[in-house]
Amino acid sequence: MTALLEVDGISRRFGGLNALKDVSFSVNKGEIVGLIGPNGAGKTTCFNVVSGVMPPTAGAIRFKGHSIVGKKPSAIVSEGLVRTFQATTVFPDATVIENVMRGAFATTSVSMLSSVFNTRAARATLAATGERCDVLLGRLQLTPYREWRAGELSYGGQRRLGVAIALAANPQLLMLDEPVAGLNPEEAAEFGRLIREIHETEGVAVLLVEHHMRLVMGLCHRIVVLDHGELIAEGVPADIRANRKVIEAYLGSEEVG
Ligand SMILES: Nc1ncnc2c1ncn2[C@@H]1O[C@H](COP(=O)(O)OP(=O)(O)OP(=O)(O)O)[C@@H](O)[C@H]1O
Repeated sequence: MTALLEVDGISRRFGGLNALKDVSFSVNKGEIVGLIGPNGAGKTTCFNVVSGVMPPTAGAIRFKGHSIVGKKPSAIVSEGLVRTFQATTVFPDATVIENVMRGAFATTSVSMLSSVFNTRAARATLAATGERCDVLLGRLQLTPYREWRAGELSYGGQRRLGVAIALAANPQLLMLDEPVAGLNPEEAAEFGRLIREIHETEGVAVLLVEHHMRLVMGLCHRIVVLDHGELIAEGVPADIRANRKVIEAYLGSEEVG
């Protein structure tokens, strides 16, 4: 398998705190990888560093073989690495389809859009993008809500819209930050099915931060475990579930399995 994302010895300090210490892992093409760990383990920091929200204090990050350290988040999106956020990031007053279209043009500047959309070729591109966005609405079960204001969607609907917006940028690696947080068990299970379907139909690799262990264990091909900023285990779900270090890290906080 070819590594799409290579995280190579990254560290991140906040003052005297080592939020990440020499963490290395990779995500291969077509893989679903889980990033787990107890509260404060460094998962969000790792996501922020990989997606360019903040630089690492040390270490290298390569996407498709090229360094992305120091690149702006929008440049990283253009390369094909797109993330969702824990909080819903929709524009509440725009319609659902407008939100997804914004995702498709997330890295295109307004001046470029206005000059480009006056040509016939550009209008064809716009039409094709609209069709693609409608396909994504279908994949995320949002077609009936196409013309709703995004703010009118249920919480679960807004989480699905966040994924549709991210997919509209045509990522090769989709990073999902706690996608089922706040959903009830049925909604969480349904969301898991959707992620699996999207992974198959879109051929996209997925890096998933999630506390919902059943979802992580059922969905991920491989799991990376952080504790106190350090990578303590990496392996297939069955191995992670039985790993003593992982069980000890979770003791008293959550159950693995
Ligand atoms: N901007 C920041 N400034 C200072 N400390 C921070 C900052 N962001 C995170 N930290 C600290 O870094 C450590 C790792 O936090 P992080 O949010 O990455 O963990 P996490 O695994 O995502 O936790 P959770 O599961 O609770 O979201 C924690 O001790 C946290 O308090």
